[in-house]
Amino acid sequence: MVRKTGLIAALDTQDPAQATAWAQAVAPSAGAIKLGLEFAYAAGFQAVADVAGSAPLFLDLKLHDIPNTVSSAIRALSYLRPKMLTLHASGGRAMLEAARKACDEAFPAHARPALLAVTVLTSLDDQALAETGITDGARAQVLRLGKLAIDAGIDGLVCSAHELAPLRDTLGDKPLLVTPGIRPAGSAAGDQKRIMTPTQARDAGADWIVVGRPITQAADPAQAAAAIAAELAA
Ligand SMILES: O=c1ccn([C@@H]2O[C@H](COP(=O)(O)O)[C@@H](O)[C@H]2O)c(=O)[nH]1
Repeated sequence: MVRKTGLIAALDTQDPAQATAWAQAVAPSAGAIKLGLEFAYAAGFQAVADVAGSAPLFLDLKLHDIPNTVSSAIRALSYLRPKMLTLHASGGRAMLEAARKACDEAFPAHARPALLAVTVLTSLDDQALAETGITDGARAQVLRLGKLAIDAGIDGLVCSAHELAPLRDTLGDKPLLVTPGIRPAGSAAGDQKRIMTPTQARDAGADWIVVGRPITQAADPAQAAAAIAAELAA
């Protein structure tokens, strides 16, 4: 299957003016912008709506609560019209099914966001994961949670690029697979542990890569985003 891997630019800041400037800088190169916890908590949801404007929005709120609360939250945020919305797969089947039902009811069919279940955060390696009680490694846990989420009606997964091949083997081509933890060659990993380059993630089967600091902390964010998009298209 020929897959076109897109770029989501993660605009992690507390400053609406900064987010707006970055959104404009990456617009020619990114298929979507990510706004998440830091920006929403600092600037508020009206600012999320303002910055997203006409840009497709990856709303990375990582919802994780009891089914009733997650459903209500989805209904409450539906006015933001995100293209993609995240929740934690570890919330369990009932939460995942409730989220899907809430989306079906709260959005018109043509505007329903893709629900993406976060499997294992890309900042966790096997050792850190073992401290949470999961002792058979990130790959096994991603596959377990990935199967659960897709079975519960979720559209796709957030995982590291390292799990793309086994997920495709197990779940096929249909689920959207979105990979943060992407680092262009030579850029600092920071707190990310399970990382790959844009080319490696594309070749492993990512639908979208999420890139934040390598773009936003670059001297020229527009150029950094353009270089990543060009690498994906090469
Ligand atoms: O497992 C996950 C889930 C979400 N993220 C988000 O992606 C970006 C990555 O930013 P970088 O600066 O490129 O590290 C960030 O907004 C995270 O909240 C993730 O990294 N890992």
